[in-house]
Amino acid sequence: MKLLKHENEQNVGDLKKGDRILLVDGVSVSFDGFKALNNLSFSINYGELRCIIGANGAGKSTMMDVVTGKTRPDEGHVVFGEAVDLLGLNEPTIAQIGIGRKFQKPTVFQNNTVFENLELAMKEDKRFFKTLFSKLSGEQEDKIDETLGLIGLKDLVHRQAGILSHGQKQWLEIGMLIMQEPKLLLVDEPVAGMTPQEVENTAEILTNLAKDNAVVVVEHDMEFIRSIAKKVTVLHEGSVLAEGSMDAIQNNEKVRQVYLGE
Ligand SMILES: Nc1ncnc2c1ncn2[C@@H]1O[C@H](COP(=O)(O)OP(=O)(O)OP(=O)(O)O)[C@@H](O)[C@H]1O
Repeated sequence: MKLLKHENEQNVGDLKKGDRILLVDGVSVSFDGFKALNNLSFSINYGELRCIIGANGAGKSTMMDVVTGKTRPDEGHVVFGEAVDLLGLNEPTIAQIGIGRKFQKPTVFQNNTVFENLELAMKEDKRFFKTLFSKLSGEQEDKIDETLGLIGLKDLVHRQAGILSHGQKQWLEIGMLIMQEPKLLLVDEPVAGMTPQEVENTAEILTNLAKDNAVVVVEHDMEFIRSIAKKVTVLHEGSVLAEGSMDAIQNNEKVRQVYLGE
């Protein structure tokens, strides 16, 4: 492994499609002696949309907690880009340097409009004078407009977020994440509770998003996974059980044994 950068040099740098953006290497996490993650290793490339599946308790949430700095592992390495050691950083810094996480339940500001929600989520320049005389720059307005297009909410830009459907709220929250300009997005069960049409739209949004980012989706809905997945990672008891195309996964003997009891 390359030498890791010092804390004051945290920058994932310019990534090209196919460059590795995340390495999880030999990570273990124990809770009272129980191994929630057990020597977990996998990597994600820039420009990739990866689906992670696994039964309840397989370690999916714990894996996301480790990558985002919420949980510290007992062992292992987690590297962002070529050389940023994520285990040396706290949660806000990890978010700041480009890892966004969307939890299952949407948490938009109900009394603000779609536009205002995106504006509030914008990666801001916190310098005093900028805040004091704050007015959106053309570039910031373009960013909001581009995001509205990506999440399909252009027609609802001035509506209050509180009246949006469940699916539209989820897309708005994805948009709020995009405003933070992440390079890697971790998305937890995005289609739970959505209508079939909303599921289809979500597949399109995440597929488009992965073109200029890397997106990791944790999901139980197999139809949805099949519709978006190029590569699937199956977790079982805190380790990778199998990895490959959806067809390869469904025909994998170990996966069939664990899931179907064959
Ligand atoms: N803070 C904790 N304290 C004790 N045990 C925990 C803690 N967090 C997770 N676990 C245990 O670790 C294991 C992995 O949990 P985790 O939530 O990562 O699984 P998951 O794959 O996300 O499951 P689900 O699909 O149900 O969300 C489970 O057995 C869980 O009970």
